[in-house]
Amino acid sequence: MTTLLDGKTLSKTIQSELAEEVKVLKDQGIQPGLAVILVGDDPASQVYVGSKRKTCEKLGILSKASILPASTSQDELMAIVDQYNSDPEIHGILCQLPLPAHLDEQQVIEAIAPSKDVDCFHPENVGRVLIGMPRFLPCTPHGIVQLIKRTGIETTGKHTVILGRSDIVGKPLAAMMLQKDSGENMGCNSTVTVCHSATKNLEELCREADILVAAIGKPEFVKGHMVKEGAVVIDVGINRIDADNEKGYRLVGDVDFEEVKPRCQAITPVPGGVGPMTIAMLMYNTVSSARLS
Ligand SMILES: Nc1nc(=O)c2c([nH]1)NC[C@@H]1CN(c3ccc(C(=O)N[C@@H](CCC(=O)O)C(=O)O)cc3)C=[N+]21
Repeated sequence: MTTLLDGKTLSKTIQSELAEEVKVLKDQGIQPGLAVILVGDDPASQVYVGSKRKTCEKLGILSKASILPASTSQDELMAIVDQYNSDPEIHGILCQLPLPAHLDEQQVIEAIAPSKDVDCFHPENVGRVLIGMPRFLPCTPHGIVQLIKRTGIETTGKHTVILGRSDIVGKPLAAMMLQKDSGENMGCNSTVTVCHSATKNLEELCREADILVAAIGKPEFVKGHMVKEGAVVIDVGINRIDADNEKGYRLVGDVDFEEVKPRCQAITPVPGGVGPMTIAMLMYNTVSSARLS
């Protein structure tokens, strides 16, 4: 029997733990606050931002939002970041990516105060993760590690193969899976391989994985023959495919779920896997930032 790694249910458990912590902080006169910046009208981004705001409300976290037109200039955007940097009610700032093409993402990421960088995208915070001294952990990789560890899946000595070398998933997840496990730093003691578009023997490497993570944004790329019997498969893909339903689309992961599921020990569904965990860990970072303030 294959275990379904149910991110939707686990994210709710984590949310109720956080709601308790928010109460304790409020008794001390601190309400955690998150600012979300959205530029332009990408429909998927609007869904994510809406869901982040709803989750804040549920947990008692203050949320402020700046919803800006696609025509916003770099200077206007930088001014908004500055304003949240100096806002004492705000402990976390998230600027939804990707930004419209005329805007410089890296400049915005580096302008966010590292102490409020709940995405963990600022070079200082990325560097801290790499040396095993994190201030925050990046939301999607942290969600993945929580999902694995809280299910009781062993990571020590396991071969983790990651498909994708992005700055927001592949690279930081590699650092966390590789990190020595100190009991509290979310290190995993894994042996890590990262595959990408120039990797030569990608299918063979996948078949050697005890834990296989797909984060490449290619619908149903991982097929049954690429997965070892008994592997744990984590699907980070959230690809929108046109469909004849009321939404006009359906979500498909980077893994061919039907083909892969029977072969593995455990697998994440899409939707309801890594996505909801990402939002839960964003709330976790916002609460921990408020606690540190
Ligand atoms: N600064 C920044 N930080 C981010 O964390 C960030 C970002 N930019 N840009 C885009 C990606 C993507 N992302 C997701 C979060 C939740 C779901 C999620 O909850 N997905 C649901 C389905 C939602 C739906 O129906 O579309 C699920 O998988 O069950 C998905 C994707 C955060 N991102």
